Amino acid sequence: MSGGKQPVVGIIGMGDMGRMYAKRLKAGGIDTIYVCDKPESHESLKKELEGTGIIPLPNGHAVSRSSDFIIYSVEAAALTAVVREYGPSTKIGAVVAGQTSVKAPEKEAFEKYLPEDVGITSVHSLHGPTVTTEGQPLIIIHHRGPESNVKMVEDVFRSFKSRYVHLSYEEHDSVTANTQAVTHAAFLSMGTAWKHSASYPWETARYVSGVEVVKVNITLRIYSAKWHVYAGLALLNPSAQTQIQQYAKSVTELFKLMVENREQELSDRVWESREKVFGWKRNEEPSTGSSSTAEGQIRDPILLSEDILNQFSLNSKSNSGGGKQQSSPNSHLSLLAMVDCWSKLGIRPYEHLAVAGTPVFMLWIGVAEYLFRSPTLLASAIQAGLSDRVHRPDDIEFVVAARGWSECVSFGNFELYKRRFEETSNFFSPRFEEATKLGGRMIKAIQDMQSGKKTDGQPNVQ
Ligand SMILES: NC(=O)C1=CN([C@@H]2O[C@H](COP(=O)(O)OP(=O)(O)OC[C@H]3O[C@@H](n4cnc5c(N)ncnc54)[C@H](OP(=O)(O)O)[C@@H]3O)[C@@H](O)[C@H]2O)C=CC1
Ligand SMILES: O=C(O)C(=O)Cc1ccc(O)cc1
Repeated sequence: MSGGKQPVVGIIGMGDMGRMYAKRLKAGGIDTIYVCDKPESHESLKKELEGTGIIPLPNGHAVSRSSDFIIYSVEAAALTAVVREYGPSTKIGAVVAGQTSVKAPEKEAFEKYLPEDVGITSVHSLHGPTVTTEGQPLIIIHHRGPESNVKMVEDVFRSFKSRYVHLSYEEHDSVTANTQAVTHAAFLSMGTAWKHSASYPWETARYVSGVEVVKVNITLRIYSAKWHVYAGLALLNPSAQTQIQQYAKSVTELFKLMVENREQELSDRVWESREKVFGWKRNEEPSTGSSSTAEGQIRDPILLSEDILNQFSLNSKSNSGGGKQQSSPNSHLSLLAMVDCWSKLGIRPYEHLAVAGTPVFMLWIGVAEYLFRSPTLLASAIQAGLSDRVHRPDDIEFVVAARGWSECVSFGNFELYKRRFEETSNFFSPRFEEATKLGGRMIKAIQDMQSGKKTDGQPNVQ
């Protein structure tokens, strides 16, 4: 760190993100890092961290009393109780942050339980623990205390080489509802639909190439992670309900137009959403450069390449065979509904991506763009929605799943969310190891493709 005395960093909660932060900050030159997990984990943490230079303390009181910059990295649903317990022990003049993915409860807990002589400058790394921090957005929320605290926080994280994004607490929750919560709803629904179809998508010829590869890999990536991360950001974010409900509504309404064979209405609705979100006139073949919508939204296209995607199929036959398989026309209901939902809510996905996009969100816009860019592909999806009988059973399962997730989120019940999540994640678990590696490589290849680098196919993960 440049100049001055280094702050002592404290981390409360040594789960996946807390561990990643402690190790990276240590490697990045922070001298003193105190950490703790639950008191009952102290002994095992001591053993695990032997020789790392990271110092485990018995509990959050000890970390709070001795650190200048304290990061709470616990489950969103547990945060209030944890801050209530340890917050009053915070050292005078310290700065407190939370890694929590949803900030409304964090703001309330910090304001309520932290002493007044403590600053609040929070953070949120917009990526999971196995993705590189480099180039990824790191949101910084300066809520209370001197401006100089922001510089201190920026200096602490300098070695991450992340891209700092300064937002307020409220802006954070609004952006992440638009980017993360509704995107997860789409992938969670795909997983639930496949589970109820009792079919592993990579075992059917319908899901082994092109954009289908992204759908399968990201769905497995999400279901292989911890349920509480997704539950927290969907159930506790006051903005997320509207988005998730609109997504389920878009799915249902488009599907009804398909089964009622209301071709004109379906086409008009899809093409209108295309124009509103992407700015392309009906049947227009867009150029591949940046462009803007009527509302002035600047778009840097993602331009996914089918050839790259085909390398990451979970279906071993399509991998060894060089990739390409002919897939039957698909209504792509999940994608038509996503663009319809963005259009109905006035969401500007490219702007959100530029500010605070996660790798998952980037891929999701990428596949939507891929389908909507080509008038031929889009017209064929609309036709498939009206007449194809091969994918219709999957579409029915998808409608039920999207409505189910939306209802579950509206109930605000963590136990129900956990049950739904685990039922599907158990179904997919045999393929998690392979899918996580493959998904990591796919994200890296696409990020490299975007930044114009030549990919070596190695994962951008540790
Ligand atoms: N995973 C991800 O992709 C990302 C997660 N986040 C956010 O980061 C936070 C942490 O997530 P993640 O690391 O993945 O989750 P984990 O479940 O891996 O880690 C949370 C840790 O906090 C511990 N904990 C709970 N209560 C206490 C306590 N009283 N004192 C000390 N430690 C406690 C938990 O212990 P125990 O397991 O025993 O309950 C656990 O080890 C969450 O708020 C999440 O939303 C943000 C960005 C990305
Ligand atoms: O990219 C995504 O949406 C993920 O699923 C990973 C993730 C999960 C929680 C966060 O707070 C940030 C990133």
